[in-house]
Amino acid sequence: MASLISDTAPWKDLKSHVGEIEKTHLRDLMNDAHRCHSLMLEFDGLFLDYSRQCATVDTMSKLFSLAEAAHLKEKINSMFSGEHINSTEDRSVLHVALRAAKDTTINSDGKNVVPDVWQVLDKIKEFSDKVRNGSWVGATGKALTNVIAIGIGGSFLGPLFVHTALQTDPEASKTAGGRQLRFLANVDPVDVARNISGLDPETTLVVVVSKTFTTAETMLNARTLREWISSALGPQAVSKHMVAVSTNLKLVEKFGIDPNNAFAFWDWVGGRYSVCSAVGVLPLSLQYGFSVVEKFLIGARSIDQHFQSTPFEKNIPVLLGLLSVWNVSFLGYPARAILPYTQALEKLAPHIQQVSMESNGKGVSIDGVRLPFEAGEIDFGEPGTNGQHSFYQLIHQGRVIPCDFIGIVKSQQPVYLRDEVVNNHDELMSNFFAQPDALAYGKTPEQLQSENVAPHLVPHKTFTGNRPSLSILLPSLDAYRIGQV
Ligand SMILES: O=P(O)(O)OC[C@H]1O[C@](O)(CO)[C@@H](O)[C@@H]1O
Repeated sequence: MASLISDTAPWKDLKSHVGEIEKTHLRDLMNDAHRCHSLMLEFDGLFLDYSRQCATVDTMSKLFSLAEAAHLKEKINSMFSGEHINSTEDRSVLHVALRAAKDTTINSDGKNVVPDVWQVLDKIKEFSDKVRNGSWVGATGKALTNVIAIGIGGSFLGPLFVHTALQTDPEASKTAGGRQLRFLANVDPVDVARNISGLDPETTLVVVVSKTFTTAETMLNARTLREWISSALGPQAVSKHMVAVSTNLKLVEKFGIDPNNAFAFWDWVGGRYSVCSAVGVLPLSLQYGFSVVEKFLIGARSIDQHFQSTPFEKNIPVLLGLLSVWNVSFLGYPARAILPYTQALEKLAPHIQQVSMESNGKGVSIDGVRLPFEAGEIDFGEPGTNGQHSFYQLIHQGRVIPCDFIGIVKSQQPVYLRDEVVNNHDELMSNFFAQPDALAYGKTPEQLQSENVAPHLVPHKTFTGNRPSLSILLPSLDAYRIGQV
């Protein structure tokens, strides 16, 4: 029988370490300045502070031993080198190739896939430029200023997240000027009604996004909008008003979409990781222009390189992954709250819900052996401060929920009011992170304010509960360097 990670010595060592940590109050952990400083790091505009996790430096070193026992480094290398790590479907897992630089070589089944990726990216650039500059027009000669992207799951949540994040970005909102991008996912006809409300088929382009091109909800919505277009403009209008993104180009053609207007991706892209393929890049380029979307790809590439090559002690995705394992499988905290303090990241939690919960939390190991421990967290979240007036009470006063607070260095849309502390002040944020001691457990807002720390940036009440744990992840919103961790 295949062995389980829970049979290894590092797992057992961590198990016996739990009692020690449970005896330690977070206040005491926070009073150890050396520990706090060593549990913070920065990469490319992302600042990670995990000093409020219920973990010591010793815990972290035990988690690194666990990563070694799990052959994590070898597994990362196997993924980047195109080995078939998706063993159930016998496929490579290469979403990282979707944002690789043109001159990179990434092989799947002996073939470098990067030229194919760039062929599609170039085609998207050309097509979206034509639609945006009015050289591709609708059946009646009018410019197509509105896009409805039909798709569900990974063919919806990633693109919606990035769209929501870009909407108020100064550069992106300028390049989007006068254009609309909407997403139709639900099979409920109410979603159709909402999507077409106020739109004219003459000026609307529909993008059908489906990896398989068989998903029931998506195909019904595609047929509904095909009817909406052809009943208004005639069946011949479909070729000008409908395009597709899929790995199944045969079914695209069968549906009646010109294969020349189809944008391919590949079976080595998992649906939930497909935002950097044509799934996200096409609708987003139609809305914002390819050059804006390319910056998102470059940000994702940067975190990929960091993930691939940085030692685990400084590797943000690896650290967050190990802390998840620690919280869920050892400390027994089943949930994780994702709490971005910016409305621009409003759709981050639903995106991460799919990315994480469709992947992790299985009851069996990769070899089909039943797990004797819980795996994978239940993700939920809302932007602050809205969540504070909703479910934070349970977190303050009830069960322990590890919280990932996400702050921002610089707001997309700053507001400056004399004598007011608002959560976009660069200087306050720099002070906030320049003085970790000022974040010490249990300080009052007044104390923090006297130390020049914006009190409502410090959800201090969450530090006063029994054993809360949290990380603060600080993205530079200029580049949306989120990547798929
Ligand atoms: O892109 P498709 O093939 O329409 O699939 C949509 C979604 O359905 C799932 O396959 C399962 O629900 C997701 O993984 C995927 O993102």
